[in-house]
Amino acid sequence: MVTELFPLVLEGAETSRRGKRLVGPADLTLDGRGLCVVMGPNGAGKTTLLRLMHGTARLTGGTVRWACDTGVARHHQAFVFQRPIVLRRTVEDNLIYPLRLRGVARGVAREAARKWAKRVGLELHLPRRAMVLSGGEQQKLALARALITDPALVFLDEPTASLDGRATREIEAILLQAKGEGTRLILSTHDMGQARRIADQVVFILGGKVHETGPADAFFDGPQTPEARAFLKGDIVE
Ligand SMILES: Nc1ncnc2c1ncn2[C@@H]1O[C@H](COP(=O)(O)OP(=O)(O)OP(=O)(O)O)[C@@H](O)[C@H]1O
Repeated sequence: MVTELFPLVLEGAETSRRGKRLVGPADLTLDGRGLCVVMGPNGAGKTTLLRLMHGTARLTGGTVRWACDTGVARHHQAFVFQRPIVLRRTVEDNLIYPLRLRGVARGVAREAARKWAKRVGLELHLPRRAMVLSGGEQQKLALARALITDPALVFLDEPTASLDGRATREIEAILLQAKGEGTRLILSTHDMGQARRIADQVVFILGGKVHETGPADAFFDGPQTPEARAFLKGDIVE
């Protein structure tokens, strides 16, 4: 049976560092349907909120609860960073790595690596060292390495922030395909165009606080708060 992670419920969740509250207290319920975009200006707390949900930012107050046991929920998640993390080995070995960690036999892992490399357009690069790939190729590799274990949920922190239009489009297509196959995605961006293209749900965050949430259509067509309206107009919001 597929493990059900959602709803994810944050109640008064916060994370502080050296006495400074970075995010929270946040009350938020995500049903996990489709692709959820966390939006907000630089420094609003998008990365920290994702890390708080994923469990890599320390919860210093409140609760973060999954529908299943937290350890089980984390086992079924992956995290893709703004700057792609690739291992100093071949593309194929990068893809095989998470599967081998989970005890998948080498032959099966190699087959999966070939399938995923093809899917993200890196088939011809399989024997190359990952470090020599371009930024866009490295991000596609990081994405494939996250998806290869068939996670229930992937967090993506500004995955296309340093990529050009073409690489961004290609990454978005991979994400939409993964979504179509049932993978839940929570992605942070300050790229409004991207949010409009791919979001089903929006969490708008400002000053470390969840400011507004809702279905993407409603958020883009009729934001409820002056700050969200200003942000959508492209004004500077702090
Ligand atoms: N490890 C840390 N120690 C101290 N302060 C931190 C740490 N990580 C983040 N912050 C601060 O927390 C706030 C939120 O940062 P965060 O990176 O979550 O924002 P963001 O919305 O993702 O920003 P950006 O769009 O610029 O990536 C910022 O003021 C940042 O300086």
